[in-house]
Amino acid sequence: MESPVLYPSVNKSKPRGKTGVLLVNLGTPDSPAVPDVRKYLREFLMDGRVIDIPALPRFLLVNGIIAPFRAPKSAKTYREVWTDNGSPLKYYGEVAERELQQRLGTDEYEVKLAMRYQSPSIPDGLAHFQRLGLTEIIVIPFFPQYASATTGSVYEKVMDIVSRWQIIPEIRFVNSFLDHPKFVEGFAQLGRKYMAERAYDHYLFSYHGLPERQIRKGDVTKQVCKLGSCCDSLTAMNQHCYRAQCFETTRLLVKALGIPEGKYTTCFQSRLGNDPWIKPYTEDVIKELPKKGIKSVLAFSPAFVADCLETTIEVGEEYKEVFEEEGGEHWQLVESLNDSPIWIDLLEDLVKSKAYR
Ligand SMILES: C=CC1=C(C)c2cc3[nH]c(cc4nc(cc5[nH]c(cc1n2)c(C)c5CCC(=O)O)C(CCC(=O)O)=C4C)c(C)c3C=C
Ligand SMILES: [Fe+2]
Ligand SMILES: [Fe+2]
Repeated sequence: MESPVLYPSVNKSKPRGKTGVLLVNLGTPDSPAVPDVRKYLREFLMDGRVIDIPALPRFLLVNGIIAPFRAPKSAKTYREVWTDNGSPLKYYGEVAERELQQRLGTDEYEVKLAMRYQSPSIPDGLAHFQRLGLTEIIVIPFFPQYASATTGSVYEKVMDIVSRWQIIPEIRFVNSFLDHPKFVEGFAQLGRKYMAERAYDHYLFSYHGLPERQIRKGDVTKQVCKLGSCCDSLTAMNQHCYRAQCFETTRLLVKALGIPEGKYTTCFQSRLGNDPWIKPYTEDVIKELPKKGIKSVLAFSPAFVADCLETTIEVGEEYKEVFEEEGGEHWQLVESLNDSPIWIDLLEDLVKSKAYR
């Protein structure tokens, strides 16, 4: 006689509600006016995962030095990057929100854009989800490579809010997606467009930098990270090392684009303060290129999925100037994924497949 199944492993009769998809980028000021830029910098840099020093010195540094002195300079740069659609970082986030919602439909999914700093805020996005009584929330930070200062900070903020809810739904966090075939192909497609137009002497892969201290803190074994050749491969032991993930991103892109060994460099931009940041520094690398006879450069910025101050202005304009001052002749920035269909394909895949978490 067959024994009755007392506890079926799948309870198919339990109704399922919608899944909320929270798309989170870093944030941007509400306007390029100095007070809004100061407000943004204050919130951003007071995050203990970004300036990882004790709260009191951080407060004094941010409110007494960085925000007052940096805000007017940053505001000037924000005015340059601002378009009729506002900040490109936010605009492309809004496009992604709209397009992804259209792809997923409204029966099963609710898509919301949030910014880690400023608006639209993570608390507002999550409060909207809470009112809908969702079954699951999927959080997709817009950072291809994990860093405590970015992805980690988004996780902390989401967990802090949700931990106070009476009902906590299932939550899935995407951790990184640098090795997703659509991420690699997305940047490769953009690069090929420029490579078809002319030959380049060299290819630069410039990533946002990070203080070396933050990389060391991430090495829980205290034995793996030497901030050097340890980043030549991505293994289970250094999978969360931001520097190692950036080198891996370059390797994947170089392979997809067929760039020969010796014709490319991985480097790190946007230093803040006097502490050592991860090397090599982009500016140092660029200054050496013309001395080696390199006259033309195609520059990728694959730590960002949307164009922003760091890509359009820093890589596209400021580094171009440095290169030309040193004798370089042709500098071309490869724009970010922005509103390309393959970026929306990638987001759809991150929602539907559990392989990337
Ligand atoms: C790859 C993603 C990013 C990492 C890692 C990151 C770390 C990091 N950033 C700062 C300081 C600043 N970053 C600024 C702008 C900025 N940073 C990122 C992404 C990462 N930051 C983006 C997408 C942007 C652009 C936002 C936009 O609106 O366009 C700025 C503000 C601009 C300026 O004043 O220059 C600062 C400051 C630190 C200290 C840090 C790691 C510890
Ligand atoms: Fe930054
Ligand atoms: Fe490393």
